Amino acid sequence: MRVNGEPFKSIWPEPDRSRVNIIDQTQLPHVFAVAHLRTLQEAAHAIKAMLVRGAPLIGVTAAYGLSLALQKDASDDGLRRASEILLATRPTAVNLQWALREMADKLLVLPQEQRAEAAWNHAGVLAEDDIRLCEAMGDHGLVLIEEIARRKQGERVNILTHCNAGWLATVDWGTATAPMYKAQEAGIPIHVYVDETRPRNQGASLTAWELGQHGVPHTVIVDNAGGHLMQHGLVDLVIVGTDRTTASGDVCNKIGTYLKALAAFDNDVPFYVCAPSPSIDFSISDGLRDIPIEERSPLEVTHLKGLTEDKRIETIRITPENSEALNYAFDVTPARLVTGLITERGTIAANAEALAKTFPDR
Ligand SMILES: CSC[C@@H](O)[C@@H](O)C(=O)COP(=O)(O)O
Repeated sequence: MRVNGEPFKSIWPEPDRSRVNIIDQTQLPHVFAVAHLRTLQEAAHAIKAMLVRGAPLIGVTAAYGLSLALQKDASDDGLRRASEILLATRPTAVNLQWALREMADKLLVLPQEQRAEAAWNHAGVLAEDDIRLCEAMGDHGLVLIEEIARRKQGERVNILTHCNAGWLATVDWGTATAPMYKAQEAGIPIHVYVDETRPRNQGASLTAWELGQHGVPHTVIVDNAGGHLMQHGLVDLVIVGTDRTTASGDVCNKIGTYLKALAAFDNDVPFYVCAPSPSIDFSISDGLRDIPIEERSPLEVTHLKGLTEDKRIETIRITPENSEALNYAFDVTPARLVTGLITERGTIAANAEALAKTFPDR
């Protein structure tokens, strides 16, 4: 997608394989900075500290992190140790283990001296595949937006989204944002309500930034406003991403997604989830029971980071010194609240039958 009119991806390898380049998302929207990952440790840190985040991008960064590790030690043991370090960074997005398993399957059958080069190339394949999947979901999601636009006879289509499931969370296009960018390209008037997404504010700082870079009309709202907007007919559809969707269609995504789904259900607002196949965990079916929910530092709740009037980035405390804070990063939306899953193979019902039929190969 674009940054100040220039084409950018969220991650790109240096041609001489010395490093991987990323956009440091902890500094957006105030500073656009590129960071370099030269070692396994730097890649693991980038994922854990959320310089890169979003399920698909976590997977691709881990694949490159493994490639960097294999440049130093390409033994079976080296590969296993590097995978363990990367796997420990973030527990919820299944793309991380999916990407590492894909890499291991490709690499373990090769002689050690071929592994580093093959790993680098395969990480590139995963990155290119991610772009392809996102663009395909964009095309399928566009059909849904077109239908609403036809019904509204040219009036703008209002879409609500939560967190950042945009191109910054993938390699390009985004998952939930791909249909929005496609609609904009098709000349359909859209407007996006962007949930700020406390505590880390990925909506307010990342989704708003990237939509703004593409001239997509949008309004940032506080997390609690969505239900009110839906009650007043101001939201035509909700599109969100997912960190892990089960074989039965339960959707785990950024904390607060469940409440949006409840409000959408109560107000007959269609609630769609963009779920590329690497985000689907076919080994589990009960999202509430089986998906590990990341718990992050209470400091993300007690403190806020932002730009001061005199343009300094500062962190301030918003709670009393002695109040405890709890920070679950994700929640699970049961399949019954999901109108449909937009996958790279089409939009399907969120149930076991539709998922099995659409992905017989998984
Ligand atoms: C295309 S990304 C889908 C999800 O990964 C996204 O909605 C999300 O919850 C990201 O969470 P984050 O904690 O910022 O990694």
